[in-house]
Amino acid sequence: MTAPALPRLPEAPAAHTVLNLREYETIARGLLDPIFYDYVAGGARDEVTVRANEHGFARLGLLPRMLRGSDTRDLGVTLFGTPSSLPVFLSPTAFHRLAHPDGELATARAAAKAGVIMTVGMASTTSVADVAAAARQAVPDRAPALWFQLYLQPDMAVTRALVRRAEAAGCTALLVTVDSPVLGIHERNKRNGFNDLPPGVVCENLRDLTGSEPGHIRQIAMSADLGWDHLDRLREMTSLPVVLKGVLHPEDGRIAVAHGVDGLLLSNHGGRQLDTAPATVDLLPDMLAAVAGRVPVLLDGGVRRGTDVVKALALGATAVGIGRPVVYGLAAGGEDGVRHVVDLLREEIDHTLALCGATAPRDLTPDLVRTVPAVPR
Ligand SMILES: Cc1cc2nc3c(=O)[nH]c(=O)nc-3n(C[C@H](O)[C@H](O)[C@H](O)COP(=O)(O)O)c2cc1C
Ligand SMILES: CCCCC(=O)C(=O)O
Repeated sequence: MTAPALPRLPEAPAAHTVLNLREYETIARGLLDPIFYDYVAGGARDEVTVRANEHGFARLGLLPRMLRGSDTRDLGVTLFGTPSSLPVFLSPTAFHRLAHPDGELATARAAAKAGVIMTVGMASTTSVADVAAAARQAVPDRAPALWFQLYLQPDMAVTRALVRRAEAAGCTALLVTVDSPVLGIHERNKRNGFNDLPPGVVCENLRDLTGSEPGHIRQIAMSADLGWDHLDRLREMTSLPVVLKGVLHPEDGRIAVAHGVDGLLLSNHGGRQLDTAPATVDLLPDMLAAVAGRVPVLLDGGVRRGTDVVKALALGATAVGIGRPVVYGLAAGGEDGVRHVVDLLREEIDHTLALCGATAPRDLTPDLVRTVPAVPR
């Protein structure tokens, strides 16, 4: 199986010609090696859940309020102690150097300048230390707003070593992905024979981890043996806030809270793990009821418009994450592309709040959201 070549340096489109996040997908599709595009766009099996996430938002309408008498808006939120200029963060996505030669460094600079939190993937192709240095350099007067995404490793010494790297880099929370006891099967990748990273692109956080030969890159272990006891052990090894990513069943939400997690990220991994898992926005009300306000609930999956963000916040999410749009922005224009993706969302959220008669995320309430028949696109 031959690994595909590294992406060529894309020509950045003039930012003003790109009007929305979906257009970034079209542009990225034209620039990326089709094998990488399929890796990013694709999902598990029939990709039912990939489609369901966006469709979930399409089946919700916003019912605005009028004559609220305020002309100032504040989009900022604080998430587990980290301020963000928007109720939107960058969900972890692996292998940014497949999208652009600058990889995670470009993403980090864009996020830092936009004042939003970037989640550095355990499978990032730049080390978390280098990502943090890029963020610091981009905005020297502010501590970098970075979270670290962790797959719990059954060898807890390896997990500990990864946590220490994230702490040393200045990450302010751990997003622990629990939806991957085994890796999802992506038929696009199988068809394309995509099962290896191109030469020179590696998971840098897994380099020289514990007692290995210099330069050795560990494989990320997905383990169906993991249980809540592993989470307890993680809890004991760090004082960083722990956010569980990928719990979907409300009962798991309750158990997670009982085990002392600081928050939940309601996520079906963008439809890349269990196909036919429901859309995350459809699961949000039940999860919020289960958690009963004890910890913040974040959500990702299918967020493509400011109206999607506002719907999720109105239903009760504290913030939402974006995955693929970041990678598409990166592919299309490196740092500028990611920055533009965030700025497009910022403008859309601000405009939607104004039209809804809201001044801040806290003004949004569930009565603003109605279930409607989905209108075909
Ligand atoms: C290319 C790609 C790589 C991803 N890699 C990871 C990962 O390494 N760890 C993880 O927890 N989630 C990963 N995700 C899932 C995202 O964090 C997120 O849950 C999902 O992309 C959100 O859906 P969206 O793409 O519709 O915004 C990945 C998603 C994509 C598209
Ligand atoms: C070990 C890499 C996992 C990447 C991933 O989570 C995804 O492509 O969805």
